Amino acid sequence: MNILLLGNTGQVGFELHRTLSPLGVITAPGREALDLGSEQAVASYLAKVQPGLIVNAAAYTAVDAAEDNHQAAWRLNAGLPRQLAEYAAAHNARLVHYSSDYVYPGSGSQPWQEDSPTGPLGVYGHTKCEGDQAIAQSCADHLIFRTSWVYSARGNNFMKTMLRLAQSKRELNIVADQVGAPTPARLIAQVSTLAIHCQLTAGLYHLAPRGETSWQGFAQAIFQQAGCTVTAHPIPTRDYPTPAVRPLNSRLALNKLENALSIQLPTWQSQLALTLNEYLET
Ligand SMILES: NC(=O)C1=CN([C@@H]2O[C@H](COP(=O)(O)OP(=O)(O)OC[C@H]3O[C@@H](n4cnc5c(N)ncnc54)[C@H](OP(=O)(O)O)[C@@H]3O)[C@@H](O)[C@H]2O)C=CC1
Ligand SMILES: Cc1cn([C@H]2C[C@H](O)[C@@H](COP(=O)(O)OP(=O)(O)O[C@H]3O[C@@H](C)C(=O)[C@@H](O)[C@H]3O)O2)c(=O)[nH]c1=O
Repeated sequence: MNILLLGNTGQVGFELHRTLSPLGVITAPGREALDLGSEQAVASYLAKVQPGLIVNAAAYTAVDAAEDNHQAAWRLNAGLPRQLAEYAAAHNARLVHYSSDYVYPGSGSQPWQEDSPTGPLGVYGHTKCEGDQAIAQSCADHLIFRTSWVYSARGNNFMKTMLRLAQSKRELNIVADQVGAPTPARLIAQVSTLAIHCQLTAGLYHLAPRGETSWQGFAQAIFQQAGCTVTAHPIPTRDYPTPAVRPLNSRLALNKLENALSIQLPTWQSQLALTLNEYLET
């Protein structure tokens, strides 16, 4: 299989490069080889590579910066997925794409189902939502994995921010009223690869570990498992103002994916231990 992997320098893309390799020949252009911001460059690249499978792990993920950079966020998160879906539909290719809990409005306390109404609160969420809709409305054979709070031993993420802050601070204030599941990039790559291998039925699936926590709970677990003495004080979102509004409820129901693949997803705590060990060993 001729696989085109986009975003291979990112958290999820890096892990996908490893897990996808048994499935075929991977072409994974970096930013210097292919500027995904250019529709024309992407069209030429697709025509040259002629992939049978496109795995799109590229995105504009700077949530706060997106508020002031709508055009760049829109191109990566909405325009690019639409273009890839149009290519996939016209050339009988399969498209695998990633979405975010930030497409949901964050209200209530029940887990979101895949068919729950979306209602993004910021530019990042809006543009991700538009990308998902473009793919779903296309005739492309597609898989969209909607995940949350991604972190890994590499790249920019909350776990690494907390470990960095722990080196210079004894106390931190962390929001405790945003609830979700921290998801390692490696888990996303492993499950995506299984889904591709099993030819999972096309559609949208939530993909995250089992269980839930707040950012403050996540920070506490990071500090506890890493042996840091820093204290993470719980604060409400209103005491940590940010340019982009973030959803309070990011709980994702997982039964659709678990049933379709006949798997039980691991807990977020067990996944943190694995990811932290990997980070501390490198
Ligand atoms: N991070 C998170 O917490 C979450 C992420 N997701 C989704 O999961 C997917 C993967 O996210 P994640 O791995 O964290 O993303 P990262 O921010 O780690 O990686 C983004 C990737 O996109 C590439 N990219 C961005 N703009 C361009 C461009 N103009 N040209 C070429 N490449 C570009 C980056 O390249 P470069 O390295 O050169 O910048 C990088 O490889 C995304 O769809 C994201 O929306 C969903 C939920 C949570
Ligand atoms: C550093 C820090 C953050 N926070 C809060 C701010 C925010 O509400 C929360 C998480 O902050 P971050 O900016 O690291 O995370 P954020 O960029 O909002 O993460 C999101 O990224 C996008 C790409 C997604 O798709 C989402 O699933 C989610 O992972 O923690 C504190 O309360 N105290 C702190 O010291």
